[in-house]
Amino acid sequence: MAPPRLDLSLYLVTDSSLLPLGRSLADHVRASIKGGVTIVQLREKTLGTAAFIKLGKEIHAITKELGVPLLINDRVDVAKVVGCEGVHIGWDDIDYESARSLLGPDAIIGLSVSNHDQLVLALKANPTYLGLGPVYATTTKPDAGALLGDLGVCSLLEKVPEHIPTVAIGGINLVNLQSMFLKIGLQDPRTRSRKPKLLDGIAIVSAIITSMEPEKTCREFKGLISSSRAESTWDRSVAKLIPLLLPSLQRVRTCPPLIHHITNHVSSSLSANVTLAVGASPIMSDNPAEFQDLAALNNGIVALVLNMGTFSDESPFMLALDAHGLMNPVVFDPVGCGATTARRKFAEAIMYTGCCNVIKGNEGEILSIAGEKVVMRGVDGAGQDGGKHRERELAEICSKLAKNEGRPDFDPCKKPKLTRR
Ligand SMILES: Cc1ncc(COP(=O)(O)OP(=O)(O)O)c(N)n1
Ligand SMILES: Cc1ncsc1CCOP(=O)(O)O
Repeated sequence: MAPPRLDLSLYLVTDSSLLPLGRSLADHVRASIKGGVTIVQLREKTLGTAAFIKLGKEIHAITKELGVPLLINDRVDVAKVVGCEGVHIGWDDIDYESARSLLGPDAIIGLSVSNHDQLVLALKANPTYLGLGPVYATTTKPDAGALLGDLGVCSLLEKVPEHIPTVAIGGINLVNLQSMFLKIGLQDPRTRSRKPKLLDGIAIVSAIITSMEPEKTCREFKGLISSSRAESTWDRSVAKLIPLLLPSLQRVRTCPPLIHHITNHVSSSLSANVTLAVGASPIMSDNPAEFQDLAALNNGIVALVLNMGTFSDESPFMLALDAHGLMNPVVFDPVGCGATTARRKFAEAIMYTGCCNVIKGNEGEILSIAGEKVVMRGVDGAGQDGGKHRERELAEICSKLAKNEGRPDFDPCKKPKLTRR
């Protein structure tokens, strides 16, 4: 019988030093697997060999009972003695070929990749999977090196062949996960062959290990993972959509985000009231002096909404993207784009920063930022040719634009081109 397919979707990497006071790693791992963790890596940087082996055997008994693989970080010798399913190694550890020959052809061996040079070497080795990171800032690995950001991960993924699964690691948590999936995308195991390549999972240390309720936290991660996959199935019946939206609405209630709006004077008070009605906190500001502060308020649980309805000068928009762009989700509403050349150029400049996660618009606006010639009456639609495109088609264009796909001259490795820092 073929071994079960490797499921990397929710990958727990341990660090006992981060456990809440009085909690044991064994209980934490058990609860996390009950909550949906699909693979565990024992990463215990301060343990000596004997203690590492003892803990490895204890944790392996649990992972085996619950049917998920256990990998050991760095130490092939420990993995061999524990008898677990494999190892995760980096570039300061034993080389891949030696690890493979010591552990055998069936062992799971993951390799870390932080840049394109490492990717080239890793692909020659042909490991079981790749760990791409650090994506975002993390205190868990002080020597983690330069952050990839969403665009850096996308740029690596472009070069990863279909048969090698990938996970993203570094600073991923329940707050930034949805935005990360919007920008990078998560593979649906039922529809494997997809271009561009998407992630197969996320690897998490602190967001699970520091949780007082690891089972609940993992269920929340699982909820976001399955809703991200469900989004691509496009079953838009209300009965299917409501359960997908509810967890997001509940999260807004339990963890209210601050929404910084730069919006037009027609809809300003409406936008503030709608934001309050869903349980978030609005702040309306087009004063660049406060953008850096706003982007970091509320423990970083912040999003930016840009509405260019009554724009005059592009600089507040660019400075706001500069402050929020790589950290916080950005919603862009290209109001009236297509009505005038100035609006089209303005919207294009914003799109080319590569910072927009969600693009919201009507048919004319979406088609015109996608580069099609549309004649718009005003801000209210697509003019004479309106209504030709079905919503699904338009939403797919939006999703591609948000991921900067289909832009031949867009280089995802480059940092967004912003006016000044
Ligand atoms: C899944 C996953 N990806 C990357 C890493 C980092 O591994 P490495 O580069 O060996 O660094 P250390 O973990 O040893 O500090 C990982 N552990 N897991
Ligand atoms: C092991 C590792 N490799 C790259 S970042 C990282 C640490 C991830 O930890 P956290 O999920 O707490 O940011």
